[in-house]
Amino acid sequence: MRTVDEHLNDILGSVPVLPPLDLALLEARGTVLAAPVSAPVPLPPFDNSAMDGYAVVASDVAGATEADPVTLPVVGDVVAGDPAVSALRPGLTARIMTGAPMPAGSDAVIPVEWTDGGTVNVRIVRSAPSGHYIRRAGEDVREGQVVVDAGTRLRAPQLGMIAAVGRSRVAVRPKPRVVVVSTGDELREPGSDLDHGQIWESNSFMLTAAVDEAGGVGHRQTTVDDEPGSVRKMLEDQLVRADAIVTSGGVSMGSRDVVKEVLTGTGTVKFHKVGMRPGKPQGFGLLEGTPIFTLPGNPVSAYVSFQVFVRPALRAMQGLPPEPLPTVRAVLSGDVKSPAGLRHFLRARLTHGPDGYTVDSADVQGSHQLASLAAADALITVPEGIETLPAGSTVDVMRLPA
Ligand SMILES: Nc1nc2c(c(=O)[nH]1)N[C@H]1C(S)=C(S)[C@@H](COP(=O)(O)OP(=O)(O)OC[C@H]3O[C@@H](n4cnc5c(N)ncnc54)[C@H](O)[C@@H]3O)O[C@H]1N2
Ligand code: MOO
Repeated sequence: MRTVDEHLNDILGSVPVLPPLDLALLEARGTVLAAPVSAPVPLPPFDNSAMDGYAVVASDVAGATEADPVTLPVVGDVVAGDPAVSALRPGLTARIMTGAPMPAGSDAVIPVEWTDGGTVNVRIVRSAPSGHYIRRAGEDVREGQVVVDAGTRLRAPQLGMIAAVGRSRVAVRPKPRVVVVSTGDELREPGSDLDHGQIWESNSFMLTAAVDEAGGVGHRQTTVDDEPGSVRKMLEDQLVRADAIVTSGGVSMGSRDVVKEVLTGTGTVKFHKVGMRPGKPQGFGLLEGTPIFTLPGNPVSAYVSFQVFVRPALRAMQGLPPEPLPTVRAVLSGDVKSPAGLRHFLRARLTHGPDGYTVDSADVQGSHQLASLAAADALITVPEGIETLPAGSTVDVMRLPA
């Protein structure tokens, strides 16, 4: 038996980082930047107004009050994108809109609320210091500054930032295409009728969604029956299109554990008992350079194995740190028992209160009991060396993707 960490390190030592790809900005949504993006010009590129109002020479309005306003002639309008007034002499003003370039010679903006809004002459009732409501060139980004680092997942703010520095395409690590396939003669498609001994296939739906949640693109394949030829054919078909393959079922000790039978000794694939619950029987290796994860068939085992092994691997393939699910410390609301020598992942619910997080372990923890997973939002991690934890103990809890 190997430990969770040994199995994970073996996986992380083998999975390839995907080669970079040049994509148009919106195609790059959710991918990971492969080369840093920097600004070719400062942002803002020019001094501009932060308010709709009047560009002035601050000293002209120094004494303005409600009781003793200053009136200035308005020489024109400066709107964003149409700087009709490029310079101002003292004693004059121009209407200016938010984002419009400051006319040369002006050094403050009086918001329209401090005036009578005049278009020929304007009455100003408050003074402002030099620099008032001016957004300076380069105060957001300096010329040459890196605005998004390599290794950053491109979410909405990063895509906005990259567009704002004028880039239309970016070099990214693509989302891994992950083929997900279940094996088992007893499995039927949801929506079809069941005979005795059959169940509806659920793992591939769950794992395909989990791939997407981990930043990949999941492709669900039709379930394969427990025939070695069917499994071989499926692998031949899928290896050409997949960056990784995830199977479920057929890896333990049964007479029909066909995934194990077909893959043992193929490529670098090896099967192990891993010291964890759920998720003891695991297989992993490269087939023609493509990672294949053969997860156990019990639904909760398949899901937990995915989060513990496949998710970090998919992150590594995207050039991200292969870190675990976000983990918080929480206080156990009840006693917990754990098998000796195994890392135990318990389905649970987290609540946040004034004193931090509390975690409630689900009443049932069988690896076929999917309902308690569907109701969970977290997994308690109990380390290998611990067999009992009383209520009130503090534990590590992984938050499931929200
Ligand atoms: N003698 C032993 N038996 C078992 C051991 C063992 O060490 N010795 N390990 C147990 C553990 S732990 C697990 S986990 C399972 C893993 O078994 P397999 O990976 O071979 O999975 P199957 O036998 O194909 O299925 C197990 C179980 O899960 C259901 N299943 C499978 N695929 C799906 C699916 N896509 N959707 C829904 N449900 C699925 C299947 O019907 C079985 O009930 O082995 C234990 N046995
Ligand atoms: O993983 Mo089996 O993972 O303990 O049911």
